[in-house]
Amino acid sequence: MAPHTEQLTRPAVQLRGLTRSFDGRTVLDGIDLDLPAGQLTALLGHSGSGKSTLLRAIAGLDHGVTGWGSPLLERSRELGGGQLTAPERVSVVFQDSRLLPWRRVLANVLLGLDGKDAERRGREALEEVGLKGRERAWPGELSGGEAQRAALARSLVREPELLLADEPFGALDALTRIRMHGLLRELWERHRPSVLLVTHDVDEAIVLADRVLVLEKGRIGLDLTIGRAHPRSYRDPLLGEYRERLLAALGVTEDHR
Ligand SMILES: Nc1ncnc2c1ncn2[C@@H]1O[C@H](COP(=O)(O)OP(=O)(O)OP(=O)(O)O)[C@@H](O)[C@H]1O
Repeated sequence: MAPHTEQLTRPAVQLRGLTRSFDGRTVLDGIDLDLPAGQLTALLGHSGSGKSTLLRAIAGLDHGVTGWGSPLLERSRELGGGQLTAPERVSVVFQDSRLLPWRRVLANVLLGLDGKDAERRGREALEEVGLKGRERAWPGELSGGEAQRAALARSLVREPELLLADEPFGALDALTRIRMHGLLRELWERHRPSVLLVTHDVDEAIVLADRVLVLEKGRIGLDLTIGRAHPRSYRDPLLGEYRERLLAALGVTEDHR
């Protein structure tokens, strides 16, 4: 799994004018978005602001959006009245692991891949996420955090150029979530995929991402570069300034805290 250094110079995702409505209600209103290759970008927004809708559209999972289609098949295509250019190899991670309960962990990771080389890479990916020795476990025997690790391994083994993650740690307890933040950042440093991380957790966004976007009223309202070196500490007072700006953009005032 070599780092995708060759992609560092061009945007991984270029989205222009994506619009998506449900029952006459506009959720995404002509979104423009560039994701530079090899960058970890977080997308914040209130519940219902359209974060998952945006991620699903980019992933090619939204059948209701005009121009729907898998980025695996078309690098550049019409989408929701606009245009999307995305890499060929895209992986998606969700809040729940979506492991198939009737397949063992390694078989889940290898789903759709075959050959000795795939198996070797699958085992390596499981080792990378800290699941060495659990290859033959059933998904039902894993904790929530372990299941998400397996889901990350399943993504990694496909060597994604773009990783779309929709609140991947949202269902985990606070301590596990912090450990998973460390793991995601580590995996990102090693493989450098472009990442779009959907989250409602301001601290998660600040600690992990190079750049944080806030989705509001169907548009990208704030686009904030987090200029702090990694690894970042949750206690770093300088991150407080970013937190304040993001909370203000989200309309969270002192009265709410
Ligand atoms: N398939 C659908 N049919 C009808 N409405 C939908 C559909 N999918 C999403 N919506 C609506 O679009 C809006 C945005 O939903 P979305 O799931 O993208 O929000 P979100 O920002 O990801 O929210 P959350 O943080 O709660 O997950 C919501 O009002 C939701 O009800």
